[in-house]
Amino acid sequence: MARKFFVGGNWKCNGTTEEVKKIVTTLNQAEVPSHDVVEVVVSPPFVFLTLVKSLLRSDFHVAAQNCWVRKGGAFTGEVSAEMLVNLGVPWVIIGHSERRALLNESNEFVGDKVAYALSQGLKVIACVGETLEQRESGSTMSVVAAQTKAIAEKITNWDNVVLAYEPVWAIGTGKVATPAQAQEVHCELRKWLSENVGADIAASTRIIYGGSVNGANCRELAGQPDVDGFLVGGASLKPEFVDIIKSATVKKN
Ligand SMILES: O=C(CO)COP(=O)(O)O
Repeated sequence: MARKFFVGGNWKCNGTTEEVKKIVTTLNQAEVPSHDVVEVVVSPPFVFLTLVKSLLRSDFHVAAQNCWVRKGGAFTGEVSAEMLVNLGVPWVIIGHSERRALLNESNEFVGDKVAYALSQGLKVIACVGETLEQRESGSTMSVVAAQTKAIAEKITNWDNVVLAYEPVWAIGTGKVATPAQAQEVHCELRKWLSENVGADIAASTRIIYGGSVNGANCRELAGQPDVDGFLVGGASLKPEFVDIIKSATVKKN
């Protein structure tokens, strides 16, 4: 099954109303490949979700950067999956390494979150990735497999899941994984899915790369057979995000 190229922009904890409007204007004016070729999702902080959704072109969609693990209630400061559905937010990013590291989100907690968000009808960008120390000790694959397993154990339907491989050492560092490094892990992850979840799911699930992707390095990464798109941080706040979206055309050549 063909995997449609996917480009996500994770704005993280950035932006003012004016800056957000400016980014949306740039995106709205951009000429990009059609929705048949590339799926584009931008993820502003919670407080700007409705604004961005109301202004953004209709062929692009929005994602939240997190949601609560279960039904809402007495959980001060949290935002529930039901609320996102109520606002018409179709996507949510779950398990970003910044939350895993800074907020102590465990593999199991991330798996529970993915399952709950899917059960409420959200589509999920689920993030996995190893630290530099883990890569240097040769445990990259066992780390990302354990993170993926904790999700796989909690869900049966992968139709609404995009898996984002984001090596922690490449996030916000300017140290992008080489195309070969990204391809190696994506290929291994697909193999893991094939052996542990199912061949069809492995063939149809998009595995996107994140970590210092920019307008200059995106095309070579996009050329790798198992790289199905990107999750972009810093560069998604800049006009070069449009060039990253356009790298989807590499797949057609
Ligand atoms: O964490 C990321 C996307 O979720 C990647 O961030 P950078 O593109 O800024 O490295």
